[in-house]
Amino acid sequence: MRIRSSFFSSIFLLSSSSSPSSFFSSRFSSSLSAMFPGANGDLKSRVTVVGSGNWGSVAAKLIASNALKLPSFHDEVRMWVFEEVLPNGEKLTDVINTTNENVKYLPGIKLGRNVVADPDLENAVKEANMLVFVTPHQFMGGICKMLKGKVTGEVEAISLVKGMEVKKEGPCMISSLISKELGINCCVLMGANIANEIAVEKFSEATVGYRESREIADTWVQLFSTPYFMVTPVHDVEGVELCGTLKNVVAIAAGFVDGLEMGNNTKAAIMRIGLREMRALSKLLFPSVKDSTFFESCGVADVITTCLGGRNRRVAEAFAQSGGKRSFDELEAEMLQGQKLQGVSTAREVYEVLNHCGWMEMFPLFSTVHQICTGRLKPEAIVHYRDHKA
Ligand SMILES: NC(=O)c1ccc[n+]([C@@H]2O[C@H](COP(=O)([O-])OP(=O)(O)OC[C@H]3O[C@@H](n4cnc5c(N)ncnc54)[C@H](O)[C@@H]3O)[C@@H](O)[C@H]2O)c1
Ligand SMILES: O=P(O)(O)OC[C@H](O)CO
Repeated sequence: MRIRSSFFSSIFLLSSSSSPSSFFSSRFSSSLSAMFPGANGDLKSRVTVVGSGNWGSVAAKLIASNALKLPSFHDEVRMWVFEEVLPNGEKLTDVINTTNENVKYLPGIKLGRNVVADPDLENAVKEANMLVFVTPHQFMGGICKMLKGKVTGEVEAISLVKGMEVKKEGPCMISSLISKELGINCCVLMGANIANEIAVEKFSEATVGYRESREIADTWVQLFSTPYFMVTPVHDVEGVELCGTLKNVVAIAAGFVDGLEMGNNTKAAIMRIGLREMRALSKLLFPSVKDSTFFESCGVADVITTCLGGRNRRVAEAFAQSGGKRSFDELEAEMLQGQKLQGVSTAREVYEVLNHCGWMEMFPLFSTVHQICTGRLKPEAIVHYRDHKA
């Protein structure tokens, strides 16, 4: 395997752009409260979670536990549910509101009695001044269209969505899509966060990326943080979001390696090369992206967890085991029961960007992943990308 070096000669700095100590002091400061009161002069913030899949449900659980404890938030947390009818004929929303469990996407976990499922998107957001977006990225364009003109007043948003859109003008990160379509500021939260592990309260970290206001970032940190979920703010929204987005392509590559039983050294090489391509592409797209961001939970930690235990990895492993004969769509439907992969469509979106910008040769791993997913190359090509032209 030949490794290109043109972009990658600089050495990572060992510094972090944010300090856990500032997180701790702000998290436990009794004077800190949500700084953007709700509509009609309401001094307490109201939170709506837009999305109710595997991670969406865990996010609602985290937020709901904090909303009950923090005086600056209303107790009720609304969760928009893309309505579906379960095999027994019941509506998912009704079941969530009756059992307090998302029986389809997070079975066996109580969300908190203050979580109210709502199938009506407009109604779900209408009173909220803090919106948490957490759906598969392919649905965000449609959701923003439905919400356009419906979100008014001083509203802040955060995106937990790992993905991007590619438009004629180039790539559009989901936080930018939200900001542009809805006219609101949008932070991001990304990290090494396999939802099922956080659901059972195993310790993990996450990174909040913010653009301007550290105060607003601190409010999001406060809303998500628990003793088992430690959140650090970083002043680099694009870097954080691109880490969360691009690591899904690396996870697909790791799955191919597992499916072909290539071993741990090969997988480690894929993770290293993937991280390097993540950093290089992020900096080409947004020169302001900081090296230190790649050492936060959203960077190297998410690459590791997603390549060890994520859904993208698992389905890509099955794809490689089938010799590329079974399609990702078929495997996703069979293995994930309604949950959605992000890595295959992100690989295509990245490929479009590389093609458009003439950068293909600089990103052999990213371009090879897409070509394997589409059947143009065999899974084995994941370690032979010197042999073909992108
Ligand atoms: N699951 C995880 O461990 C995890 C962890 C961190 C980040 N994320 C990211 O969070 C985001 C959301 O993932 P998730 O795991 O919550 O979802 P998921 O894959 O578990 O579930 C799919 C969701 O999409 C909804 N849906 C289906 N069709 C739809 C449509 N037409 N319009 C709108 N919604 C539709 C379903 O109702 C369901 O809520 C993704 O970007 C993912 O990468 C996931
Ligand atoms: O299960 P995946 O592959 O969608 O990854 C889940 C999370 O993004 C890991 O942080």
